[in-house]
Amino acid sequence: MAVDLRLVLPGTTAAPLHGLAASRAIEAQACARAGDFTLMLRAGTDAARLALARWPHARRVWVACGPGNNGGDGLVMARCLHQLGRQVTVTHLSGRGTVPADAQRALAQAVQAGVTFGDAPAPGAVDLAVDALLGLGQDRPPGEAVLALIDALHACQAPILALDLPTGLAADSGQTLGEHGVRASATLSLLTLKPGLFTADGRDHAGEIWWSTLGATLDGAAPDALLLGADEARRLPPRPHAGHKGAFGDLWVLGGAAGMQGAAVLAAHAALAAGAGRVYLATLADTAVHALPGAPAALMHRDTHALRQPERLAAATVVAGCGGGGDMGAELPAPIRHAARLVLDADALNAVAAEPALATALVARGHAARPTVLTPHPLEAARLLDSSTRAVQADRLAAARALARRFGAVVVLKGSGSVIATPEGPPWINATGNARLASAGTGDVLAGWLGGRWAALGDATDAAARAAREAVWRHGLAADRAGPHVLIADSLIEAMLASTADAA
Ligand SMILES: NC(=O)C1=CN([C@@H]2O[C@H](COP(=O)(O)OP(=O)(O)OC[C@H]3O[C@@H](n4cnc5c(N)ncnc54)[C@H](O)[C@@H]3O)[C@@H](O)[C@H]2O)[C@@H](O)CC1
Ligand SMILES: Nc1ncnc2c1ncn2[C@@H]1O[C@H](COP(=O)(O)OP(=O)(O)O)[C@@H](O)[C@H]1O
Ligand SMILES: [K+]
Repeated sequence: MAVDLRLVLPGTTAAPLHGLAASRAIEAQACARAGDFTLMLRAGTDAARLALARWPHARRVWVACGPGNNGGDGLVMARCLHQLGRQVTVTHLSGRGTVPADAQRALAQAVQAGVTFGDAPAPGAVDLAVDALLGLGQDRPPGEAVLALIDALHACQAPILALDLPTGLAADSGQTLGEHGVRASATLSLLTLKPGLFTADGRDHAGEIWWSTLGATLDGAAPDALLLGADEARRLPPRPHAGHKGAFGDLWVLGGAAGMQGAAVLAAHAALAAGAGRVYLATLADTAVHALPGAPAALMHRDTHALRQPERLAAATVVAGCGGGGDMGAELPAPIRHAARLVLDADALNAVAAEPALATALVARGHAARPTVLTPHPLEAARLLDSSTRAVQADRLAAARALARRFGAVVVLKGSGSVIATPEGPPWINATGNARLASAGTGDVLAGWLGGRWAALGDATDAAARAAREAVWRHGLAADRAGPHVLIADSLIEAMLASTADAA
């Protein structure tokens, strides 16, 4: 039965993401509705359809099947392709326990249809390899036999299609479970889309991401996260025709210590490009701002004393931390207490992590319902959580949520599959962006752009989270549209600006 097969990544559509427990709940409900074996038949059939559509010239197909129902999906797929005249070989790994009933039925049907069973093929002997080893049932790092088949899949020198999850990848977190896992060309996620496909190691292991709901409805469980799509990210109000610079907010960039002024200039430039009405640069160094290379002409310079005045701060958006250095902490108490809108990045986050009084003030700010956005990369998040980068990366969704709750803030945990978390509700995972952004200064651009968008939105409902979603999404979009090499921070601002031409 043909059902609802769609490409998710690369793509621009928002989607609900369900982790292991929610996927199991939806699976139980869908199985009860559809009847035994029906879902597996749909899964295997859709996998075969995808293989034929995506690799129409693949004649020789190897399907590596594991001992559970993921293997069952592979067996149904193998039978379908065999019946359509493809030259199919299956390697079936029997596990420690008994093969589940659905997978046994799929095995019996494949045998009866005359599918060939055998060992892993020699390199170059197939046109398409299928990873149906393990899916949702992975509860430990791949064992020796599975690892040998993972190696054989990679050795095939053919595209690899993973069913449901690339073997070795955790559904909830996107962490690899052991030494290594399958690095697929494409993954067909079944029934639900799993968050782990989109963040941490997920993107490198999943490749293109396809999705079949297997004809089921997803009302069985609330989503654990949401994939950020274009519609949601672009949903910003148009600038009123009669708007003037005073209507789009005053923004202060606080940072730029000696030797690090470039970071503050980048953030200020990005804030102007994102639509802030007036941008001031309060540098921690003495250099006149117009002497700084690349500083936009519209930028205004103030010393940091101006940022200690509550009345100035009461209407201002402050982006603090870009190139702030070790003196950052001394400048933060007033903005934390009084700024209407506050973005903390880089050295401002490090100061909060290092100085308990600042952390206490930030928590109090959250209790007072003054909005804040924190934009840590994983190491900065680890410092704030008093944990390690490894622990943060092991569960990025949980780390972002923990910070959001602790500080009553919107948190952007940066990196592959940036996570945007708020104290309540499911976090978002960004679908755009790539390692072209992995170069110095791109984080300063993100913080500045986010602040600029937020300043222009002012006190609109949910403005902090909306600005964060738009900034993160557009930042990644610019990288997705860039050439094959690194995108340096200066060009990133221009690319983000250019991308607004085709969006509201
Ligand atoms: N039950 C159903 O109706 C459906 C099942 N589906 C498929 O079924 C999968 C889940 O099936 P299962 O729950 O049987 O789980 P899996 O097939 O993912 O794996 C379970 C089996 O693998 C073994 N195992 C787990 N971790 C291992 C490791 N690290 N090394 C070696 N062996 C390991 C377990 O002991 C068990 O035998 C989904 O991912 C999906 O592909 C979907 O087609 C939807 C419908
Ligand atoms: N591999 C990647 N995939 C997607 N985005 C990335 C990747 N590497 C870096 N980025 C993005 O680039 C930016 C880098 O920010 P950061 O680490 O703070 O650097 P800096 O402070 O030097 O500007 C973040 O927005 C991050 O999400
Ligand atoms: K798999």
